[in-house]
Amino acid sequence: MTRRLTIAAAQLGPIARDESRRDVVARMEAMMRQAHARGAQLVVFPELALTTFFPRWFFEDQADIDAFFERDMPGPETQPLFDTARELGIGFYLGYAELTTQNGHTRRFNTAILVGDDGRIIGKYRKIHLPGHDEHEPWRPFQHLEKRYFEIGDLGFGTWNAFDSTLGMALCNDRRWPETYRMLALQGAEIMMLGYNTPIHYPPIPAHDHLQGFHNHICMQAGAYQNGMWVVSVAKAGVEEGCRLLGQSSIIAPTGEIVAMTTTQQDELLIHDCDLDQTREIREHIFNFALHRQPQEYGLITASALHG
Ligand SMILES: C[C@@H](NC(N)=O)C(=O)O
Repeated sequence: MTRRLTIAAAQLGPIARDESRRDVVARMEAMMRQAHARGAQLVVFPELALTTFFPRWFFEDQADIDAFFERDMPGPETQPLFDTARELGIGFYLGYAELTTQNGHTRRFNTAILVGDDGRIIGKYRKIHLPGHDEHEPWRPFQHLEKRYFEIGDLGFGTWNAFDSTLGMALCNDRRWPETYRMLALQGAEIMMLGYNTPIHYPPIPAHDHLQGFHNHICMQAGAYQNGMWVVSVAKAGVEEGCRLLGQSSIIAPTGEIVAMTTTQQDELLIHDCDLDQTREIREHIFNFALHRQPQEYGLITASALHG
């Protein structure tokens, strides 16, 4: 019998700076209910799904930054997502800004969690490839200060056995790096879940603005095929606080084919019944790692010094 997982990509439209978490969570809860009614077992939400994409602004006051972070997960405003998961028996992936205290030090990460259909947290990933810059650059029409506001994730790339499958998590810029997919595939991932916030305008090289959609899909289609994995990628889309974010959330098969893609810049659900055994068509043949990979020749990939 083939193993299948019906998965929903829950794209969110823009979130205004003054929109409360309570309102955003209500939007998300409505999408979980629709996804469940359409047969989904697992719902994937975007990166930093609870607030506006705040790294676009330079804040001098740490309190202004910390207002976008969650100290508890679940917290009072996010508890309804967990209650709905348990009530419906549906899981979810959620991206959010995490503030935590470790050995007396405050740490901040761009985080994703996987929550089971019993409303319990199964796994956590902290974003490793942080894009942008760490100092205020006033020449830009808007900032991309992820390197200032977050630390590099310290949990590595992980996979989790859940929903009768092996699931991997990544966040936004991670999708542009082939190492992300390979690290997950080497740990058996059958599905990579990924949320993103991608501004269409790229201030350092505006000549590439019209290629945002192309670059989005070319990375993920290649990553899916070269690793024999499903990829579920979910945008926060549309014009948010004057900044246009890419939509085109998609579900990509292990063959690299896009099987579903959003057509709006609003809250929109994609649902696909993923055949998990389709991963074997790739991983037992053209990309059979045990048979064809030559890691003894790949040392430079993990060396931190750059050659050439
Ligand atoms: C620009 C960057 N955004 C992100 N949130 O990581 C990306 O799409 O690669």
